[in-house]
Amino acid sequence: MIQMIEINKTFEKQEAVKNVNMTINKGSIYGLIGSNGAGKTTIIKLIAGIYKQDDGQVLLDGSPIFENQALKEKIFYISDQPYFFPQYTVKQMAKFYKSIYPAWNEDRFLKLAEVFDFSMNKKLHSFSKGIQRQAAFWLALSTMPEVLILDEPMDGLDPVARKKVKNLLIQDVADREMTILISSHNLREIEDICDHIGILHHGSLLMEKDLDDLKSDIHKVQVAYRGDTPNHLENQLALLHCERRGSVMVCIIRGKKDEIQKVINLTEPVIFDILPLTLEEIFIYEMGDIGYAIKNILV
Ligand SMILES: Nc1ncnc2c1ncn2[C@@H]1O[C@H](COP(=O)(O)OP(=O)(O)OP(=O)(O)O)[C@@H](O)[C@H]1O
Repeated sequence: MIQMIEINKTFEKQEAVKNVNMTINKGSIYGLIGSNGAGKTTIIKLIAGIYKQDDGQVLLDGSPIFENQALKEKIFYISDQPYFFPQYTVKQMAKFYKSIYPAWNEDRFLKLAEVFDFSMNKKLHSFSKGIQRQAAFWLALSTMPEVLILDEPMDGLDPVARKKVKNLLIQDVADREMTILISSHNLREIEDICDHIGILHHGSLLMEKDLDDLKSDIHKVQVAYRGDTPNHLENQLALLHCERRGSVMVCIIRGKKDEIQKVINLTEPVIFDILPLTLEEIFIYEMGDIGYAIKNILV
């Protein structure tokens, strides 16, 4: 488990991270979302043990990460601009990582050569940005990290490569409880992979939520009646928002699906569907003012 406890980090006079408390459970995929300058990279570098916090604690399984070699060997960080030694091939980088990551798995490395369809003997700098990023995933997953930290991981990957990478990540989480921290500007890009989301704004964590809890508690409903809409609907349901589109009402309702279905079926609608909600819609309707602040920081 990763814990940040009352973390502050200031650069010169710039407060990059303000009193942040964050918990990332083992085996979880945690998405850290925020606009430019929100503090995502600073948090990531604190957890990777690259920066030292001004106050508070950054812990992995209860021990401080900064300057802790044994813990850092269990963590792999892919930055938004993956770094390789000049003139090195994938194979040469693999040899380097093998010497510093004790859990390096050569079989895994060779197996992944079948997934990543490019040569391990070509110089990395001769590859495109997207292939270099794929190479970073290939090397990272071969170190068998307990914690994988990814800064804007999907940047530059085409849809096929994205899918490939997402599948590999999910497999490692399922097979060996790898923990993943992903930062992104784009909620939509990572909502299908994360189980927890933290929203960061101007250095503060606005909220931290379990996605299943969020999704099971709010629903979008499309409903139409032969005559007028029954008045008592709003007394019996927690309506967060309702709008009329022609003869159809589209409503966002807080509550469990079964209960909502039961109440609406009793009113004998001519049309009644429960529609999928995007995470963005959930944030906006569920969180009121904060939701609108979040809407503005989501691209
Ligand atoms: N090394 C540094 N020196 C001075 N200020 C810094 C440094 N690193 C970050 N900052 C400042 O801290 C704040 C948070 O930056 P950070 O890079 O963590 O944000 P971010 O959410 O990752 O942004 P982006 O999405 O643009 O990458 C910004 O105001 C930034 O200017």
